[in-house]
Amino acid sequence: MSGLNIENLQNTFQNAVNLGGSPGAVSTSPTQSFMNTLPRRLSTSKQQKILKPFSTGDMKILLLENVNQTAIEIFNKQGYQVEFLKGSLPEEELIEKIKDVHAIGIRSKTKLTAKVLEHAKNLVCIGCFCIGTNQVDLNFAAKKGIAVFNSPFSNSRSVAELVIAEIISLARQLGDRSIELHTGTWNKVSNKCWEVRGKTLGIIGYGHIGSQLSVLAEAMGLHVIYYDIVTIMALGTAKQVSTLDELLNNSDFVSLHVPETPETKNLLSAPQFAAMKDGAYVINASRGTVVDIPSLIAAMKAKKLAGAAIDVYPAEPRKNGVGAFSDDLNKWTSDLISLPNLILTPHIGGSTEEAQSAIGIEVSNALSNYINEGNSVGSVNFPEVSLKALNYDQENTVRVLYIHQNIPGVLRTVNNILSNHNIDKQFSDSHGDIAYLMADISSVDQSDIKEIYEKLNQTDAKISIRLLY
Ligand SMILES: NC(=O)C1=CN([C@@H]2O[C@H](COP(=O)(O)OP(=O)(O)OC[C@H]3O[C@@H](n4cnc5c(N)ncnc54)[C@H](O)[C@@H]3O)[C@@H](O)[C@H]2O)C=CC1
Ligand SMILES: O=C(O)CCC(=O)C(=O)O
Repeated sequence: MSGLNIENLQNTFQNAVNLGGSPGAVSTSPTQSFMNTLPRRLSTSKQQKILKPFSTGDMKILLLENVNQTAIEIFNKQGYQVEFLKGSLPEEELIEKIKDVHAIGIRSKTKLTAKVLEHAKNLVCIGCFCIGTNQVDLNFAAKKGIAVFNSPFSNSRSVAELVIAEIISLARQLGDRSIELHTGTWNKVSNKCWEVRGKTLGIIGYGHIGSQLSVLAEAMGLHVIYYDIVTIMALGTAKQVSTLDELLNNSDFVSLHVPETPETKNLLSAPQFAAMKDGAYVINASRGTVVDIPSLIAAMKAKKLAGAAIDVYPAEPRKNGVGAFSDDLNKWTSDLISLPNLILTPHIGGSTEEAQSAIGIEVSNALSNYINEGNSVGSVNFPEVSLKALNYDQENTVRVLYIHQNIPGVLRTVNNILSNHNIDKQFSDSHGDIAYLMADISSVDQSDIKEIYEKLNQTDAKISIRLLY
């Protein structure tokens, strides 16, 4: 590295990118400030080399929906420019903002549709600071060469604990007693209030959250049965049942923990409520599309259900505020809020300090790692590819990150371009129509970089290219 004129390299490279004009193509170079620290770093020869994207401060990250402070700190340490907003943005504003940024961090409310992503000319990656990724058009993002990351289990425990609280609260009508006393009414009753010990909890979706809930529920003396589309090892003495109806027929409490997919839309609707035990309870902390709310309202009014707890809704407000939850949002809201023994929470299943802090660290590290090193491990829409970090002994080495259509003959073409150099390492994988190649090539000088970039840029299958050095 020491033999290279970094300023020129940056300029040359920026020109290459400008010539290339490929969406998502990002020029990269060590920063001047970083280079100033080089002698000290070089003294430990095997230390990992920091491959900075852009020059300092060029990397723009937009964080929406009150993403945790831990993420901001990590991005700030990288030297990126961070813009932080508490709420999500309406589509038109989002389109304006996304034109300019290289990475965006969202939670569950921001809809990154094809229409929005179409304008994301510089976007390299998306961080969902949550579990669910249904708010992002994952296929479209992949086709544009944009990698999407999430946090697959950092808030699972928080959701499971909330559901445990709701099971007891529903069984004891705690929400109603609390509202009554807040308004001065003393209503000491035991009629239709139950212990949960010995009752049956039916869990639909026995993944990270469902299985965690299973363990906690058994510790309180509940019997657990579960239904899942795949066969999953039972924890404790829980039992998998083979049909949804079998679960519904036998459960006192039914809790949903499935992702939003076409198959889970209205998974519980009128026929499913009819199949449930009289006086059963329903809990939905998965996604708002999974339960047909008008049918739930009907089942509650008919006293088929003794109570329900809902954390998620088909439409949710973009930000906190009085009056945000109304018939304007979902037309049945007034009907819903009038029901007894109904716990309504504003999508807070994963909203604990512990979960948010852990998610902030996990997702911002995944994004930084992808931006700085090209490693896509953990991506939900992309081939998972990773190479060891470069170290300071590896002079004149360039890391090629080449995202391309998954069609025959591409690797031959790319390797022909790289073959004048020493290919130290190479890792390539595909995910549906998209493939991703990482290669570390050595014996590369400044003029070679520009040439490599230009040749790769002319390949037909190219989606985007980044070169890190
Ligand atoms: N309320 C909140 O704040 C939160 C909500 N969530 C929601 O909870 C969902 C579940 O989260 P995890 O447990 O981490 O997901 P997971 O992916 O670990 O588990 C989901 C399970 O559902 C099963 N499944 C999928 N389709 C199904 C179907 N049609 N019928 C039965 N089972 C089906 C899968 O096989 C899998 O075992 C997330 O996708 C997210 O939408 C997650 C975190 C917080
Ligand atoms: O905390 C959030 O905003 C979303 C939580 C959630 O639903 C998820 O993690 O999928």
